[in-house]
Amino acid sequence: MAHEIECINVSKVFQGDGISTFALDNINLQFKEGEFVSIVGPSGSGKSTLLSLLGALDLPTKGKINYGNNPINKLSQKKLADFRFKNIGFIFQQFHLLPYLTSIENVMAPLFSRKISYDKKERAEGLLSQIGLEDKFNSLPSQLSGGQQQRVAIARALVNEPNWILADEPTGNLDTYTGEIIFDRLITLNQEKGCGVIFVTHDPNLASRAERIIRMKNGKLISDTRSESYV
Ligand SMILES: Nc1ncnc2c1ncn2[C@@H]1O[C@H](COP(=O)(O)OP(=O)(O)OP(=O)(O)O)[C@@H](O)[C@H]1O
Repeated sequence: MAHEIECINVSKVFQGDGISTFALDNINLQFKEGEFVSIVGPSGSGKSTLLSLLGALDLPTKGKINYGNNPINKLSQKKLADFRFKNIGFIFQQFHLLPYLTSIENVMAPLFSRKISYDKKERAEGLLSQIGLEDKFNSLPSQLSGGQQQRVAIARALVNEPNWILADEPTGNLDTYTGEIIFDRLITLNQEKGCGVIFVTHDPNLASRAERIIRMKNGKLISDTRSESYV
């Protein structure tokens, strides 16, 4: 399928201080268009590394990653950036908003210097309104709560209507109640827009609510199961 992601024999080794760290060790995985997947595992097991390779933020040391049957390893830096812009939206635990930009400007930031056919401001306002931030368009991140900042980050990830949202502990910095609201938002996106979601979490409750749970340990896949409880 057009937006399927496939990892074939993927390994990632980091070199530094004279030691090699095997962050990923021969991973084989396929993600079908529109899947809602959680990735769990102990600290250092390779979850974030896997997510960054899936989103083409980094390249594998060995093996390849296909996106809709096309290898992304071979793309130039410019083509990789275009690929990410078109297909992937990222959400991080620390929100990563630009501190001197307002909510609207943060949401529009990925569109900077891109030629697009829609009105950037209208798109950003629409996304922020859908997510309940219609009265915070001109607020700076420092004037927002953690949950509100993460909602701005979600709007930013969605601004170019990506096929996939990759989220690294998106609720890790939020209290349980706010985390639920953010998580429900991801479920709604998945169900209403068909946007695939792959998220890393340390929270077993959230993990078990995905339709598929991938468990990792020491850079290896230790299980890949389907959950009955996904609604
Ligand atoms: N840029 C890097 N340079 C060197 N080593 C790295 C780098 N990034 C990750 N690693 C190492 O790769 C291994 C996997 O790291 P990764 O961040 O993917 O784990 P994780 O499962 O996401 O951990 P956590 O749950 O603590 O976030 C770790 O041993 C880590 O120290």
